[in-house]
Amino acid sequence: MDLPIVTPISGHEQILYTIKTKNLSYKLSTASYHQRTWGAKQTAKYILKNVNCEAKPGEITAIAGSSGAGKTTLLEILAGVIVPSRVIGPVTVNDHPLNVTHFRTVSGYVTQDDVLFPLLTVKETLTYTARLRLQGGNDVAATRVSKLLKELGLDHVAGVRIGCESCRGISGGEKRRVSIGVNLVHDPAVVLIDEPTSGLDSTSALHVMLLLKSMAKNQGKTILLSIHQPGYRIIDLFDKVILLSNGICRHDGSLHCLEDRLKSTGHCIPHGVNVLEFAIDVSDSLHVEESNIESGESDHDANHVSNSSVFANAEEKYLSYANSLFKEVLILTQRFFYNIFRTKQLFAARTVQALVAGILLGTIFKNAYNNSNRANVQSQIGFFAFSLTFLLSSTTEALPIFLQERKILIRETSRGAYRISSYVMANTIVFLPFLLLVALLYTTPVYWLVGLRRDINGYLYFSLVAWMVVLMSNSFVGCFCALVPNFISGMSLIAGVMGAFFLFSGYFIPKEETPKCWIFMHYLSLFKYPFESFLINEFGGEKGRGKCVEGFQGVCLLHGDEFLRKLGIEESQKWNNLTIMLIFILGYRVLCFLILWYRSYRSPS
Ligand SMILES: Nc1ncnc2c1ncn2[C@@H]1O[C@H](COP(=O)(O)OP(=O)(O)OP(=O)(O)O)[C@@H](O)[C@H]1O
Repeated sequence: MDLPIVTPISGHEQILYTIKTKNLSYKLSTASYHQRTWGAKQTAKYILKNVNCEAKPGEITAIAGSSGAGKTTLLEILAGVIVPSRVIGPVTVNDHPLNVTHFRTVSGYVTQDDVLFPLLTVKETLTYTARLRLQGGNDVAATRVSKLLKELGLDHVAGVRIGCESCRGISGGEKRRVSIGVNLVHDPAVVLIDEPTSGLDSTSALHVMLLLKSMAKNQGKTILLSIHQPGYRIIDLFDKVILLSNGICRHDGSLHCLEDRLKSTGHCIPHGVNVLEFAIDVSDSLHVEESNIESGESDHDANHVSNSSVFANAEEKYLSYANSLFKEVLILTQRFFYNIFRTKQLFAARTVQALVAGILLGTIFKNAYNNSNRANVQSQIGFFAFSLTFLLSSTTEALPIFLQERKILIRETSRGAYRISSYVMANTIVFLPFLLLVALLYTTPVYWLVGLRRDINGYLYFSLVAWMVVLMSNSFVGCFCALVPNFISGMSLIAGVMGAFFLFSGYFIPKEETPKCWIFMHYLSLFKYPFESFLINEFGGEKGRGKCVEGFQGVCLLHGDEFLRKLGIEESQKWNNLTIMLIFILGYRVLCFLILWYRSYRSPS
């Protein structure tokens, strides 16, 4: 078979990597894979047991086995997704213990599910990745992308959006190839792919496999892939097969050797079934070799020694990113902007919802201000409280989008594509104007319709507080989103904490009556500070002071300043509250950064 010509992009000398495991085991406690049952004894289940294997540069090593055999788990360990501290037995790279952080940057790992931005086109997806991962600016990125599009046979869909369940885009097979492309952009020396041919027709599957073979042969890349239904033409391209069955390695060697072993154990390979398919079916009957590392190792020994020294040098180098922080922020801001702008449900829903809510609430609370001098305070306070509920809870709509993006973010940052701080900054830059627009769409009609203080400063302050509120809420949701495992737990947690914030804000239970053990919630409440700010804006200052307030807790005809004093609110807090809100916004963003940092570098699985 003719292999496509693949040349290295950067022209630099590729470092060659040999990956080995020795008696590698990985176990999970029953509690991790079964639902916890009261009284049930907790035991451990081995997902992988004493696996010895080796993947060499210039070769395609296939991990084969039936469903559930442990292929993905082995790949995740080798890719540094499952960190070595959770594994028994060493994983070495060029005879050195696996340095996860470094190894993730020199390898590409394509997972079984294609996690891509649905609203970007194929070309945009590859271009943003290339701009983030390659040095040399847009021209280098564009050249790399057009080459990859050609090599992966994606030229004809370059301008088509990836798509998702609700928005039709490219086919499943094309998505698979885009996922492979995304992980090949930076020309990694080691490529690990979970089921590269799943979803592909036989021609496309062969095309992708030929490309991988060519990369191994011409560039000395180490290629490891998992497969469970290999075709005839594809298995010919494998240099080596690791056969797994129930987490045990039954074979690590060439296909030829595997065929000999099958025959020597009395198996007869049926006509029309290839040797690997058959071996997967009968893998349980193959005895485990003492050492499943194939002979011929000595041929590579010299290679290993020289590779080891090159690797050691590479390890010493400080981990560097392709772009400066500023450039990363620029690229990520652009990508994030397109994603938000094209997410019609989010963009349109947020803006229309804010405007409609502003107009409706404005008409509903129109009587909150009876006449020029008397405020129906119960009604006004109700309006402020409701406004805050609306503004704070409306940001949870972004939760599924955040969660989807988190997967991509962790994949990219854990493999050294860019800094997490750049992502947090880019996210903030896009949300600042977008949420300002949302806040203004709400406050402009509602402020004047309800008849709050009729002066421009009052309106501007009210809008500023509303903007801070949506920013706080956005940062809060982003932070929880970084933390929670899924949408349902995210929603429940956010709803629960928001409820507690509302309860202890001072609106339902005065601060003095709040139980001591809950007083911290009063100060942490996202409602408390904007709520007080709204009240100060309305009843404080020269204009508020002259205002009569009636109908609050049975007290009639208080002046604005007396009223605030009665509630224990200092007018001087007007700007301090804004500072506190700013601290909340920054605090949640820093917390979000730390959680994402932990997830990306310490525990990407
Ligand atoms: N985090 C986990 N929690 C529960 N079970 C797990 C976990 N990780 C792996 N397993 C179990 O370990 C076994 C091996 O899983 P793995 O995904 O590695 O198999 P696989 O060979 O890749 O299967 P497939 O070809 O179907 O993808 C399975 O029985 C799986 O249910």
